[in-house]
Amino acid sequence: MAKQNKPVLYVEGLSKTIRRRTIVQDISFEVGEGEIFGFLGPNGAGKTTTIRMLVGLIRPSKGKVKIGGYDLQTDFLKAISHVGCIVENPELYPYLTGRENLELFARMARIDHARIREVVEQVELTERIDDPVKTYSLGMRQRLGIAQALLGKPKLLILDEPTNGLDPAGIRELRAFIRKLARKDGISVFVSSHILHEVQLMCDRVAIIHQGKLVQTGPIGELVGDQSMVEWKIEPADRGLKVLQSLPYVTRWEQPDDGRILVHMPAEKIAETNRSLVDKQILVHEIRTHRPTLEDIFLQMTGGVESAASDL
Ligand SMILES: Nc1ncnc2c1ncn2[C@@H]1O[C@H](COP(=O)(O)OP(=O)(O)OP(=O)(O)O)[C@@H](O)[C@H]1O
Repeated sequence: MAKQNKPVLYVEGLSKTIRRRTIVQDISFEVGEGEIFGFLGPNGAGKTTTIRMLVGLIRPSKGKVKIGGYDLQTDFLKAISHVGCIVENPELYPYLTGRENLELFARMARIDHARIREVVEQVELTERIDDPVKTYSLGMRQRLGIAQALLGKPKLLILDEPTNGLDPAGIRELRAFIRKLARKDGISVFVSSHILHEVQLMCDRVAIIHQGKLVQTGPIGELVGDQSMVEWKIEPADRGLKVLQSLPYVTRWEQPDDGRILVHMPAEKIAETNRSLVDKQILVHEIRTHRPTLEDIFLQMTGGVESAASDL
């Protein structure tokens, strides 16, 4: 379980105004030890700008950032020594091997070369580390970038949309790898994303950012809820609908004219619901589950205010 008592990253009232335009406004949150914290928001919400402030690439207009207990403004070197970060894409030399890239970086950052073997094992690149980076898949490059970020033994890893451009297998692999880093090695991970499902599968807690402001922060299950929209094709539909309506966990339903019944219910109750229908001699032809999207969540949180979802 993530420990909440000692924040590795502490952010208070962070704001950024560029040419009189407020891009990030009064953002506060904490990331605990070994916690995977998702920073979720649509394109243009202010995620990269926030991350750039967290690692001192740009100066906040207002607010405070503490990393490992050190203030980023007043104790920059101590604070930044606790962070490994990849903003946008990892910077790698394609014609050098993975190992040569790490050696170069270790030399520049004055890190003992003995550490290279450890991080290569950590990111599971041992077998390919002596091949040129240009022969690596995007997922492997991403892992090499993470290896580079891990060289200085950071307490906190910051990743900006790390799954961008990866195929589904690469995304799964990276997700498992990030979880392992947090669970096994106790590293806190701050990861930005615009994909709700991805954050749901990977993160312990999440902050949702929209138009530069935090909409909500909390455990992902609490924010998203466990309600899915499940589509049933059943026969006879009217009697089937009565059975569905009688179930205590069915909160809402719709019956469009095309033979489907749309039910808001927890996805884990599908098997139980199916049995209830079959027990009452209802034929079940098809069941489909629709996961809520980030847009649905914004609509839910803002009570359907259109502007909240207009630019998703
Ligand atoms: N230096 C800058 N000058 C002016 N506007 C900027 C600057 N940097 C970012 N912005 C604007 O601030 C908004 C937030 O940008 P940011 O890159 O932080 O969003 P994001 O959530 O990371 O989105 P994406 O996923 O598309 O990168 C955007 O509208 C962007 O155009």
